[in-house]
Amino acid sequence: MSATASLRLPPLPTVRDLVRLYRLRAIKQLSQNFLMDERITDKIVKTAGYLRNHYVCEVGPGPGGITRSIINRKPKKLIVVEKDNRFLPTLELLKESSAGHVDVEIEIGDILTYNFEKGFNEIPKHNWYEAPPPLHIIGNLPFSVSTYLIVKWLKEISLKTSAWAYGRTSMTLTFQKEVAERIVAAVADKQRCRLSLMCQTWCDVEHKFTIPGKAFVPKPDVDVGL
Ligand SMILES: C[S@@+](CC[C@H](N)C(=O)[O-])C[C@H]1O[C@@H](n2cnc3c(N)ncnc32)[C@H](O)[C@@H]1O
Repeated sequence: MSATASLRLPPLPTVRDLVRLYRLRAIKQLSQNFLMDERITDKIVKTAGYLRNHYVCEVGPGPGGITRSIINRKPKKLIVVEKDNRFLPTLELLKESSAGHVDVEIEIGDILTYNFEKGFNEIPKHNWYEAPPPLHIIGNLPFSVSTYLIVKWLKEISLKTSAWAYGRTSMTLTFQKEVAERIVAAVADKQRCRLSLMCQTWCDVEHKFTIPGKAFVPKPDVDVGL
């Protein structure tokens, strides 16, 4: 396909397809709550800022709702890291439809051990105090790993390694709403805790908006903060 042809992505699987293909009831342990509303996935991706010709890592793409919104913003390269290989066929389809427009790489594996310096080795390293590098991490994180993952990433930020070897790489992430509130809680706020201190020591944090639990399939018991 030539670079000027228009980008036509296949439709997202329907909720019915998801239930049939991925046995929704059986996969709670991987925190699989999917966003199937394009307006919400577009809003999440818009929050990440300018992506055209930039590099993006998406954590836990699942059936690819957020992935489609990212691809539509035409980054130079998108690496999706997904632990559950049942999503491979759906993600392969998205990769094929994006060929010639966006370089999509699918990594079936655990984000906790993902090597950013290998995946994004073509990005030039930026001085920490200069403008941030053209690399963004975006994810509707699995609740089962989100706090552990953020603490691991904070350590990497402090050491300027992994995704932060390139400079001040931005993250646009979802958390259980209460966790998002704790991350941004100011001094004297009743939600202020160790997590607030750790996150605010190493990052500029913002709670951009809340996504109601009912926007997810299946619906989690909690709302979600971005
Ligand atoms: C909350 S779902 C979000 C799916 C999709 N991004 C969406 O918004 O519809 C979390 C996704 O992360 C995946 N996942 C869970 N643990 C993971 C891990 N350690 N590394 C990579 N992906 C993981 C799950 O399989 C699932 O697809």
